[in-house]
Amino acid sequence: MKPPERLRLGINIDHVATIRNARGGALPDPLRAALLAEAAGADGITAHLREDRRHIRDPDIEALMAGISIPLNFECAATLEMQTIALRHRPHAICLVPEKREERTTEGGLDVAGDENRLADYIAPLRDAGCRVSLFIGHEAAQIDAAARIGAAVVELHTGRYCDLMAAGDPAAAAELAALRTGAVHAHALGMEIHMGHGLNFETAAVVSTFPQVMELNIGHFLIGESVFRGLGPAIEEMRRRMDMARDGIQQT
Ligand SMILES: CC(=O)[C@@H](O)[C@H](O)COP(=O)(O)O
Ligand SMILES: NCC(=O)COP(=O)(O)O
Repeated sequence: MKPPERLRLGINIDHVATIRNARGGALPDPLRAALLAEAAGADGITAHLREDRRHIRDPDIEALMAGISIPLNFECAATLEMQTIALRHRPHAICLVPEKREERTTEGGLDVAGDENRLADYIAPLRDAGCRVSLFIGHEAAQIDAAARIGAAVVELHTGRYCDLMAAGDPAAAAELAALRTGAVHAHALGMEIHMGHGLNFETAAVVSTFPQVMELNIGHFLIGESVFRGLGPAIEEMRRRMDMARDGIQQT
């Protein structure tokens, strides 16, 4: 395959809103975080409007659409309510994610294979509105095949299990990483763009940056936490540096 292009970094600002909502006021402002991310070299902003509005809320999406100059990746569940909101705003990208009210965070990937006909109908108007449709899925071939069949432009492979295994020092991380790699190769062969995200930190992001098929990483929780210690701009710049170093490594081999 041809040398990989520069890897894009999308910054997820959901957990700035989590901190804001803990006190019920207006601060910290997710738009301010998004503008800082933009200034620090982010290629895009990701925001997940959950059905229960536990972090990002509807006015945040309005403010981001009006305020940022880089693309917005709007994450949402595949519900009629979210489709209406997405079509009203027409963000650059819409990433469909599975959601369970009782989960603490996004637990698995979207079951595209088990909901193929409905999702095909669901994404058609989003695509027709000019939005790039992305599906947040696991690395299983059946899910990747189904995503390709319904015409998704992008799949974002869920890195959460890999990151959890790495954090626990579990040797099963190697097999999970290999499965992510196989998934990326498979999705690329089917003509889709590959993104990765969930739970990434400096170390795990550098590892998946070496996959030449991967074009974008979306990272939030770790960077918002890290910004407490070093500031959001420096945390993003350090992530960018580590991703570029890892990517340069493959170009030199
Ligand atoms: C889909 C995804 O990985 C992100 O949206 C991430 O989940 C942040 O939101 P939560 O922490 O609410 O899951
Ligand atoms: N789609 C993944 C994402 O946006 C960021 O997830 P996380 O880094 O907050 O776990």
